[in-house]
Amino acid sequence: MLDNNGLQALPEQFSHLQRLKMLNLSSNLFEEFPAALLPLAGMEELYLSRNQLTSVPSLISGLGRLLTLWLDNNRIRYLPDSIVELTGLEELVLQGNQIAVLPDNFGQLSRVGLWKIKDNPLIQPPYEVCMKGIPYIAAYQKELAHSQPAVQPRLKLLLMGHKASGKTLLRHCLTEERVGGSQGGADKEKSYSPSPPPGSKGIEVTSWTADASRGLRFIVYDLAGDESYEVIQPFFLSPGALYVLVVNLATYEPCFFPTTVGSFLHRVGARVPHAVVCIVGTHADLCAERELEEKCLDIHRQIALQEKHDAEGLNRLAQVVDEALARDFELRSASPHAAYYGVSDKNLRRRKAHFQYLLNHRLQILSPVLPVSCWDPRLLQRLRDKLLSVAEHREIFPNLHRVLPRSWQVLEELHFQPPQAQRLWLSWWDSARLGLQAGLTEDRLQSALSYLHESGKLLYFEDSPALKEHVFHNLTRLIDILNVFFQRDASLLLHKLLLGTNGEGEAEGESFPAMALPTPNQDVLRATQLHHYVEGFLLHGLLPAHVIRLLLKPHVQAQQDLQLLLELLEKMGLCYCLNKPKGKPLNGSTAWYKFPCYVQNEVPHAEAWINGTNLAGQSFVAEQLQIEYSFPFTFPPGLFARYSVQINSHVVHRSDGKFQIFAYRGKVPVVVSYRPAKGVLQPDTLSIASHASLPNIWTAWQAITPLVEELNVLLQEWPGLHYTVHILCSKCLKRGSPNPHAFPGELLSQPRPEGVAEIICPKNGSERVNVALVYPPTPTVISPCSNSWSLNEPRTFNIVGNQRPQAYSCWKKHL
Ligand SMILES: Nc1nc2c(ncn2[C@@H]2O[C@H](COP(=O)(O)OP(=O)(O)OP(=O)(O)O)[C@@H](O)[C@H]2O)c(=O)[nH]1
Repeated sequence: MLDNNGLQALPEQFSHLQRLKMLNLSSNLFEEFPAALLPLAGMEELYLSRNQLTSVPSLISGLGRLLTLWLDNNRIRYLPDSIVELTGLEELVLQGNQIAVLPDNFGQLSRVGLWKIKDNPLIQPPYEVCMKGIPYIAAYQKELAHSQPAVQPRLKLLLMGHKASGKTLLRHCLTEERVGGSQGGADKEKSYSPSPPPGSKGIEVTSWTADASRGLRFIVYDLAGDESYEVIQPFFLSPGALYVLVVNLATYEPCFFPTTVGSFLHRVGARVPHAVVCIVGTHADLCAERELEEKCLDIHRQIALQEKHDAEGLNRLAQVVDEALARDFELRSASPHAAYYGVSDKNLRRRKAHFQYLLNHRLQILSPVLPVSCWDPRLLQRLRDKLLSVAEHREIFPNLHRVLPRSWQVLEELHFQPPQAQRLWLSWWDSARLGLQAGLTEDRLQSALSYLHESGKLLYFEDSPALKEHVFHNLTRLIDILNVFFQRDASLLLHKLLLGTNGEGEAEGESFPAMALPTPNQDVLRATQLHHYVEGFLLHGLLPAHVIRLLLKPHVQAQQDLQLLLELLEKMGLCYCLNKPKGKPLNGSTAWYKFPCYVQNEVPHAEAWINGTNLAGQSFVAEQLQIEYSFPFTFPPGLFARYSVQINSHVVHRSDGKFQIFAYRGKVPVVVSYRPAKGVLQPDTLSIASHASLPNIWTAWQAITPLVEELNVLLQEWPGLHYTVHILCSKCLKRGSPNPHAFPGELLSQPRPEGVAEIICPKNGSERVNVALVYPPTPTVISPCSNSWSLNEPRTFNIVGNQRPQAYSCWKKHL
């Protein structure tokens, strides 16, 4: 172990250490790969992480016994072709370098199980292929050998911002040039069709060829500002996009910064670390020159303050970890008052690495704030030019010019051509037929579809038994469908349902009373019934399948299509079926779906076993377990709703409230609670609790552990998010303490210390707590896949992904 020593070179004689099998030279100052290592043919594990290497010598292939090679966080631009000769490699870690192209025949490294490649400006294969693993890279390289390479510069552009900030008008002006150009300000009212009524448009996506000569196309996403869309917005925030945060300068006041700018930046940063953000101030025509200048300056100043505050906070937290690490583990475990009491060095280092990651991947906010008026062609043109220059900046979007096999590109184009373009989805076979036209045989289709899915062009769930037979290529229509669910406007929903019932008399499944020739009375009856459904939806998030079908007309017609769509919505974590046994049919009864983001009742309908807002009522026999997650900077929008769906496969007899879920895991009760922030001192928290009597406390652990792991998986979709996990002290909870002691959540992933029966809780005069109330019987999985690339990556539903920024974070772009 020679890590962390400031080494720049090794003596020549080092090569005499012929029996050396493992060497750790990480965190040193090597600028060149130490030549003295190359003759060490027996070497099995070599760690050169966090140095300053710029290249790897081709003689590395001489280390033929190498199983582990860690070269992450260097400055490597190229890998030698000979690296593929290291066929015994099981771990290859290359993240955080400058690698754009992988050598051919990468498939030879088929034994690599731990593969890390994020944070490289990859274009060949593109990142979406590389992150899927070696077999996908091999398939890509094979395909490229078959087919011509093609370059397709395309960038996803996301317009975000508060309601009525001017996103839609800006999109029209930028992409259609309706208002700008020769028309000028005088014709403005005539030249732009009025906005649709609020809440009726939702998220929209358009394609904009910004520079025909260079073939550069933006896929513009206009994310609705209304908060009802919060639960689906994160799906669209994907790495490699250009984020445009739109602020209405006419209404902006410094006190509105947190809601109109600050919170958006936090969200983007939490979801897409190191994202590129450009701030655009609209309504400049309504501001005096001085006012404009002051407001832009204020936004600029407050962004800097927010960034400084966040970075200082993270630095302080990292320092606490450093201090804990500086102490010996034994010492740390003997001081219950100290931070990270009992936490292992490994867990502390992991924590430290995360803080470092968060600090190194702050947002890339382009300044200054760009003021525009949608009626001023000059300002609009300036914005267009700016967006183009940012997109084409090699340092900012290095992989805009990714290389694809021509066959994959043709396959994509064919999916979007008539007649198939109009359909909501294609069967796998239909897609395979298109594949043949593109020159792809069936066995090569999978990798092409997988790439198109990963890059957000279409949805193809190769791992889902229910969905893998379908290719969801019509994303615009899918977004239209999502918009239907998130309108939250009773009259609009009712209107849709009434339209939908026309001709429903002969429809399959449950139907409404005799609709062939409705009498006025029947009309009233039908309207009343539908009104109840709408009320139930807006209050409890409940809808029966046949009403969902009415709502989705004309997008969805056949029962089978509806079924598929509901599967998709479940997969996205937007709803769950209340009464469908997993994987079994419903035997003719009506399926009811619950959309947790719509639940309005503050507290779940109390069940027999519980009569309060927590489990304290059981204190006479039970011990409580409660794991609490807190989110000091930002709480991911829609997280609680998504989590509510995610846990459904683990629980029974559930009852959902707006902020709480009561349920059972087998016979053991569990409570999941979300507590929104109350000012800066009390952050948002999400907790998972259960209880049992002490001898049987393992049952409570069994109840909550899968829920904890499920939350950990979900949180990986926000790799830039800072949150902490704690195990609340059972004794404090039992006493009803308003501020129970919190043991570090890291203990959940550590084995119970041997020979220790009790742990000290520093509150209430150093009380002793049974060790079984702090440590689970077997360690839980913190990051469920820390030793496998594919699972380690957060999951994202990336409706259209695109290029990744230069230093790209870990992501897995599918549901
Ligand atoms: N005077 C003026 N009005 C603008 C400008 N940009 C937008 N507007 C108006 O501001 C209102 C809101 O604009 P939208 O484009 O609908 O806002 P949005 O951000 O898409 O709103 P949501 O979809 O609710 O999030 C509309 O009436 C626009 O015509 C501008 O630069 N100047």
